[in-house]
Amino acid sequence: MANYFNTLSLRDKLDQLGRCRFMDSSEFGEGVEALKGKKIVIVGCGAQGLNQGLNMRDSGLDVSYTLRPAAIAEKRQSFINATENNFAVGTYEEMIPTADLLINLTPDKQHTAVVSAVMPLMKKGATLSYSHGFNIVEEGMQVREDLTVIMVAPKSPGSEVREEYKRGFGVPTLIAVHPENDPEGKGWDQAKAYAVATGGHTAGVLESSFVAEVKSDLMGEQTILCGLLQTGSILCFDKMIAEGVDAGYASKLIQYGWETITEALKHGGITNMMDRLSNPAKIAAFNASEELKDIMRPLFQKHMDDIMEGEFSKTMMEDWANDDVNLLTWRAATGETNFEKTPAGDVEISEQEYFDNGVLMVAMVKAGVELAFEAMTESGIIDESAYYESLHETPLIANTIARRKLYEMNSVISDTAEYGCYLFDHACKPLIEDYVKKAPSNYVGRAFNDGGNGVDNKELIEVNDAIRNHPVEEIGEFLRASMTAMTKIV
Ligand SMILES: NC(=O)C1=CN([C@@H]2O[C@H](COP(=O)(O)OP(=O)(O)OC[C@H]3O[C@@H](n4cnc5c(N)ncnc54)[C@H](OP(=O)(O)O)[C@@H]3O)[C@@H](O)[C@H]2O)C=CC1
Ligand SMILES: CC[C@](O)(C(C)=O)C(=O)O
Ligand SMILES: [Mg+2]
Ligand SMILES: [Mg+2]
Repeated sequence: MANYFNTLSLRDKLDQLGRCRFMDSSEFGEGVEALKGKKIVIVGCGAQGLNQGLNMRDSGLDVSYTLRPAAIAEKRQSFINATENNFAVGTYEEMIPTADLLINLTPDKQHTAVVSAVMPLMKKGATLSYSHGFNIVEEGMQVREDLTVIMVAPKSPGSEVREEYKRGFGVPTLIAVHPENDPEGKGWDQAKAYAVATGGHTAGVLESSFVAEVKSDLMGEQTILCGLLQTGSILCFDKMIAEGVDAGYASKLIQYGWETITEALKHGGITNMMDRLSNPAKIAAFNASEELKDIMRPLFQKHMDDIMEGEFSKTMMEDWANDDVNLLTWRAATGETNFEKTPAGDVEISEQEYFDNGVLMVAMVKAGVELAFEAMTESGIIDESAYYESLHETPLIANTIARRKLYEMNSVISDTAEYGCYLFDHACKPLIEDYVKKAPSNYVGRAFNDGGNGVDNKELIEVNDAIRNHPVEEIGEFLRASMTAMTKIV
């Protein structure tokens, strides 16, 4: 199998990368109708499998699971997830032949084996769905001609897909139909109904392509969403300890700080996050973010180039073939970092204190969101998609760190995201370590305010102007206006 994207002509590459239309809420008037009464079988019951299935069932659809025999016989976590939630579970032979829609929610590494095993059992004219297009785009999986192939990709961890749904909201979702597999022309209606069933239509749905999803998803997760939050956690913690900040306080500031500061981002973009700082702190955070952007820009660009050229997927697949040696080594090393090993202290930190004592963290978030957005849009990814993969999803990932630190984040995200996160982290830490060490001690762990609150008017106006006029803020204002059901977490 060849990398599908690399087999396309330049014209087709640009066409598919540029596919991204923000859908109007009126386009979801049919609700879940296209899937009503259809037998939906999900392969795998992990992070996405369980949570998407729960939402779909609550939306009135007929959902059951199929697991590999060992998972059933050994009553593994996936079996427990499904049965404790009263879903029917069966083997491939028992469940797949009657499925109208088979949703593949196994790890990307397993997709070639899983799809090759399930395809012969699928009935003529059924639909196969993915939540990430790696197998189609990077591995070039060929699917039987009579089958429809769709993608419904929540731009969020599975846990938040469920939590947001329970709050009456949803997570932005990207839908696509594989152009090589839509023999009956039903793919879009089914993908739309599926997005309604998981709650995605309340947050925003992008009509897109497998190619655009894969290239943007890989970039977001490696850089700002997971990679930089990991690097920032480890370096900011070590800096605070070196500066004599209490370890329990430092641990708590980081564990819950990302969630608190990025919640401001979710509601009002970078502008609102920066507005939570005093004027002098805002100027300091702005300048730090500009310096960090200059240092990290080549790394963000390298990740984007490697993803576009298929270099990233090639190296990750080499690791798959090598028993995941890199992934497992990096995972173990993350567990040994001082931040990860130091429990959060029993200290009160007010919501405002997370901003006032986290200027460097705010600067990192701003730098990472803007750089990821810039690298994606410069490569032909459309602004809406780049916004979801940089700004919107950052708070959803930050929520996972608040639960059980980097362990939780790396457990909840896909193995593909976890691999990319470590790859970025290992390159980014040495790049910005010195900058973080030399940053003034009041940039993290201590109140920034040195007593005076004065700023130069002209400088403040210029800083505000630069923050507000970044393209991620312009598209963000438009997209957030349609997220009317968004609720407050922190
Ligand atoms: N994690 C996330 O939040 C997101 C994930 N995605 C995408 O969703 C898909 C699923 O990822 P994720 O939810 O993280 O996966 P998980 O690792 O959480 O879930 C894996 C599930 O697949 C089963 N499984 C593993 N290996 C096999 C195999 N060889 N054959 C059959 N079943 C297998 C596991 O069951 P058992 O081992 O017990 O058999 C488990 O139920 C991926 O394509 C990912 O990119 C998209 C957006 C976000
Ligand atoms: C951010 C990681 C992700 O892409 C996701 C949760 O959206 C994943 O693959 O897990
Ligand atoms: Mg994603
Ligand atoms: Mg992903």
